[in-house]
Amino acid sequence: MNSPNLVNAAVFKKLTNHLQEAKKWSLSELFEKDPGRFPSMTLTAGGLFLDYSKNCLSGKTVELLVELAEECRLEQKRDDMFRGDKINTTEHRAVLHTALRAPRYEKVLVDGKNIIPEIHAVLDRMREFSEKIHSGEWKGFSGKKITDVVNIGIGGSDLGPRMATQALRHFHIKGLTVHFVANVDGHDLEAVLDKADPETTLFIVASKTFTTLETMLNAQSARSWFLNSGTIRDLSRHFVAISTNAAAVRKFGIPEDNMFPFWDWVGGRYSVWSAIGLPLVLAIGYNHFTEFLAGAYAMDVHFKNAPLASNMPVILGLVGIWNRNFLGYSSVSIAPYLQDLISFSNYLQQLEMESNGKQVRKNGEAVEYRTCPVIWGNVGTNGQHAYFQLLHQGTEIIPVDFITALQPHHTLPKHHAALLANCFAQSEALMVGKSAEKVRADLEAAGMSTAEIEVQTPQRMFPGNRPSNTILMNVLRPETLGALMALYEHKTFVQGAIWNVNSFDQWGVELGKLLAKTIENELEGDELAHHDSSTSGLIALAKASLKK
Ligand SMILES: O=P(O)(O)OC[C@H]1O[C@H](O)[C@H](O)[C@@H](O)[C@@H]1O
Repeated sequence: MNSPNLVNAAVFKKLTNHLQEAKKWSLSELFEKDPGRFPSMTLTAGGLFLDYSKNCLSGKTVELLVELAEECRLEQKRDDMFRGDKINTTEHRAVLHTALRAPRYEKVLVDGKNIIPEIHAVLDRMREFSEKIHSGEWKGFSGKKITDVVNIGIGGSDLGPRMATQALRHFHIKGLTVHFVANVDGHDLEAVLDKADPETTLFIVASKTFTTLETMLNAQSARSWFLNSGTIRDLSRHFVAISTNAAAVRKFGIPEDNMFPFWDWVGGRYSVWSAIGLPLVLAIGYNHFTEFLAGAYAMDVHFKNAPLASNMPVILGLVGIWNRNFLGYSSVSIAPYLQDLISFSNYLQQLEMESNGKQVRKNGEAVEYRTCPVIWGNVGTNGQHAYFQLLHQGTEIIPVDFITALQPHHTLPKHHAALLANCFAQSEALMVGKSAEKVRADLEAAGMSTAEIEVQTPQRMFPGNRPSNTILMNVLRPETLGALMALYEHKTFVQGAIWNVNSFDQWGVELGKLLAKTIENELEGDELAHHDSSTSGLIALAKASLKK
């Protein structure tokens, strides 16, 4: 028998019938009819507040979606994950990023062994190391204090720590700057090295596998750059590694003492809570990092225990399923109204799209429904002056997640009220729109001629009825950021459970990597492989110019 999924669940039919009704709804009318809509469609957890009332759904819709989650055995799957079952079935691995933020007294078994003591042993080493860097006890080869840290990593070894380090700018420790280099494009590393001093720079080579081409090349280049000033013996003062692959780290020339390990049951895109979070620890200090872990843990406890209908990640995931699979919306725009969350949508792109960008179910059958939508976005208010035109009047309906904090860290007058006003106004405008009658009335009041009004009205009307979520926190702090990231991790899990895909592998990334290797050999050597004429033509152009 088919394992339960979106379309073979008994409630699917009920949901599709219900959809016919829902398609006729006007969001504004739903609010007018029900004064209790806001309180009944808001949730609080882990210091976050979710308002999902501006989605085209009713209490009945939520009930049916919860039934869908039950039929898809969401609770059982969630418990399997927390317990350490090998739910990543193609790689035969447990999925235990949640254990990374669990307190010392908890017990989580992998192959019969409690992993919590190992996790805390690495955390203790991270604390010790960061304290040495901050106090100046750890010195560069010429006896100077470390002033700059360069994290070399890509994908999950970059996006989470980079985003969190930017987001927690107000907690940065003075006197230490943390940089991130990811791209194999040498301009990325060059831009950092141009300003760096080898005597006071520490490189972190962060790679789960320690085989990723970009990271290995950037690390080799950083090493060569360093050796223009320091000696081989000095490397141990300036290079540390974070990896699950001790042998490869040793081969690279980084001693075991300088390696911070993690484990194969931590997915790259879920790894910021592990030693991969070291650049963040160096940026904000260990105590703030523990608050970050505690925020995520609070969300874990909520996800594990709250009833489905009032469980924030479950509801966020199910609302997404409604928008994607029933209403047919193909992308989600992420709009943090917080400048420090500038990289949040980049981080979420990997989290959601690498996890759920799948076309077969766990048992290998092709899915007959849509899976992960495209995730994209930028901070508000900047996005308003770029692509919000399309969100308001374009032919696609694109649900938006608005994310903001009620209080700023800065003290500049007026800015925060203006920011919040814009955030709330956008979700209101997307929902309410502006009818032709209203446009006409406004233009008449402004004294426009009747003929001109007829020309202008269709251009200036907004259809409205466009959905959004709003997520609020009091202030962007380590705990609230931890909770926010865990919220989206679990939302991703919920959707993966409904689509019944393996959210924890990423085979789709492999093909491009293999082909790049072949082409790199062609660019640098004399042998040519067979390609289509476009690829061969491009290779020929590049070869000619690289030779010059
Ligand atoms: O940490 P690494 O092993 O270097 O991997 C870095 C990244 O590369 C891969 O291509 C994967 O798609 C990502 O999931 C991973 O985060």
